[in-house]
Amino acid sequence: MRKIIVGSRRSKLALTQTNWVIDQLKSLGAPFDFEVKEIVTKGDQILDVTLSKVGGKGLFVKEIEQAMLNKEIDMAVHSMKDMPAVLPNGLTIGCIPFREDHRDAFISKDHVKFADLSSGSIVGTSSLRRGAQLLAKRPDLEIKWIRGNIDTRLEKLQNEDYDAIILAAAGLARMGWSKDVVTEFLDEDLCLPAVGQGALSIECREDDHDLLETLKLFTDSVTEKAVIAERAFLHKMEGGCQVPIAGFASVGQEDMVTLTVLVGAPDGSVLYKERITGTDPIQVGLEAAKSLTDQGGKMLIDQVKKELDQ
Ligand SMILES: NCc1[nH]cc(CCC(=O)O)c1CC(=O)O
Repeated sequence: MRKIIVGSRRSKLALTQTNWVIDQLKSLGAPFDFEVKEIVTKGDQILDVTLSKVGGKGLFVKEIEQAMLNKEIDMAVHSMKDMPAVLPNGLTIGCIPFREDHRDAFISKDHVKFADLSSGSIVGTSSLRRGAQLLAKRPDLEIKWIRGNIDTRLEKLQNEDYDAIILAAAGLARMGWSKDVVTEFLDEDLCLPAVGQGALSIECREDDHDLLETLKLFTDSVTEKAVIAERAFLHKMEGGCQVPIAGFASVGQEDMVTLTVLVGAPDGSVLYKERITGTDPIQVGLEAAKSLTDQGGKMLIDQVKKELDQ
């Protein structure tokens, strides 16, 4: 039996996701043995500055993709939201499984609701997207950078001067945290999620036909359609760098895709938003990008990128 080497970051979340996918593939009758190979990525090593300043989310996948191209590994499971819009030549997303909860979770000391936070309260997040949207609603709050894995962040909420933090609901769920730790799940009007949030991406070489055939069995076509719309938007809008950008699509009756998108200034002073519905997910994504560009969103993104580069 062929052995598939699965590359994974060393974080608890990455290993949990990877082992979960392997178990699912096995129970679907995948005709392979699997072995996990841990890989330390640059994104895991750099903990002291904001990711946006050192090159963005691509940092979590680059070494893993290189190992795949070198045939040191055959497959990898990523959080979809950590995937840049463009993949290297020779690699493909072979499978998008059923999406976990796509929402952001607000977790505060003593479970104070977001709307009830007192002026000047400190909210921990290292995401410009979350910061921009929260500040747009509550300019009186203070956003403070926070890094580390889920457990570390929850500890920091208790032990440091944060009044609240924001985490992806999907990460909490996958790590087995009860919904009780969450004060409230933020709806998309308050905090539109990152493109791909809650979804996984199983990446492999595009000529690995045997593996691709098995991965297809585990694809969720509704999630896939939504993520295609979101990533078409992401690709057209910015192509990889971390800026305040958000997008979430759902598939409704008669397979219609509804995509909501947003770009903003990091301080929340400007937010551009659009919602597009259509049948072709790529067209929906491109149309959403065009609308935000026409509103001035592309200019805003270029300006934010320039400021980050300085
Ligand atoms: N930003 C890092 C990251 N990348 C993926 C997840 C888990 C959630 C997901 O799979 O979308 C997280 C943690 C978080 O944002 O709280």
